[in-house]
Amino acid sequence: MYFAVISIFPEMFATIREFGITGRAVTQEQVTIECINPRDYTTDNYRRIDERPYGGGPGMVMMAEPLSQAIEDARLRASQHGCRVDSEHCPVIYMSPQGKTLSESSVVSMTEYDGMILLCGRYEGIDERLLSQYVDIEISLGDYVLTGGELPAMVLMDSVIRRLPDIMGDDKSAEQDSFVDGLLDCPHYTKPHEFAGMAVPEVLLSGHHANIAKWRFSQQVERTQTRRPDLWQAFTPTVEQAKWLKALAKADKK
Ligand SMILES: O=C(NCc1ccc(CNCc2ncc[nH]2)cc1)c1csc2nc[nH]c(=O)c12
Repeated sequence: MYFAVISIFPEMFATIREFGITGRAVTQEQVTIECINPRDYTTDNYRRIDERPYGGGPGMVMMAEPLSQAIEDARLRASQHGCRVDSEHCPVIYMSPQGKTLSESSVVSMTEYDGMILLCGRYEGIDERLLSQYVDIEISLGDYVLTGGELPAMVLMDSVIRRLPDIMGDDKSAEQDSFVDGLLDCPHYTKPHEFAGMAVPEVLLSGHHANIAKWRFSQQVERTQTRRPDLWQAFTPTVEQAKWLKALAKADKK
C-alpha cells in the first residue's frame, strides 16, 4: 500500500518508517511511506506556508497554494506507484478535529485502498478553499486537542498497516484483537515464574489448552464487564462464545 504524507515536519515520520512492524513493512516493500513537505512548493524567499487569518483572531492559517501543489505531486507519485488515483482508491484524507472519529471498522475498510494521501495540519488549520477543493475524508482521533495532525496520521497508518494481509506474523493475532472480537484483552504472563512474590495463574502452566482458552475468555468477559460496560453492552458473542458464556454462567451459579 502507498502512503503519501503532506507535513511541514517530515522527520517525525521516522517513528513509523524506521521501527517495529511498520518499519519492517517498509523494509520489505509491502508499504511505501513518502513524506512531502509543502515548503518545497513555495516560491518566496521565506518559503511561507502560513499567513495571518482573514477576519483576525489568534494564530496562523496554512495557505492553500503550497498544499495544492503538494497534493498534485502526491497524486503523481501515487500513480507512479500503481495507485488508481481517485477518491475511491486513493483518497485525500485530512487529519482534523472536525473529522469522523477513527474506529477499528474504518481502519479495516481502509485496507482496501490502493493508497492514501494524508494531509497534516498545524497552527489553527488550513484554508477552507484547499479543503473543499481536495479533501475526500476528514478523520479525528477523538475529542482532545493536539498540536498538529502528524501523530494522528501516524496512528492511522500504523493501524491500517497492521491490518494489511501478511504483515503480522500469524494473521490470527490481528483477528484475535480484543477490539475485533469486541472484548478487552486477557492478562498476559511470561518468565520468570515468580515476580515480586507473585506467581503465575496455575491454569496457564497446566498445558490444558481448552481450560487455558476458557480461562482467558472468562478474564476477557470479566474485564470488559467491569472496565468497559459500554463495550459489554455492544458485545455480540459468536455461537462458540455464547456456549462458553452459558458454561461460565452455570459455573458461577455453583
Ligand atoms: O490537527 C489536529 N489538531 C491540531 C489542531 C488543534 C486545535 C485547532 C484549533 N481548534 C480551535 C477550535 N475551536 C473550537 C473547536 N476547535 C486546530 C488544529 C488534529 C488532527 S486529527 C486530531 N484528532 C484529535 N485531536 C486533534 O487535535 C487532531
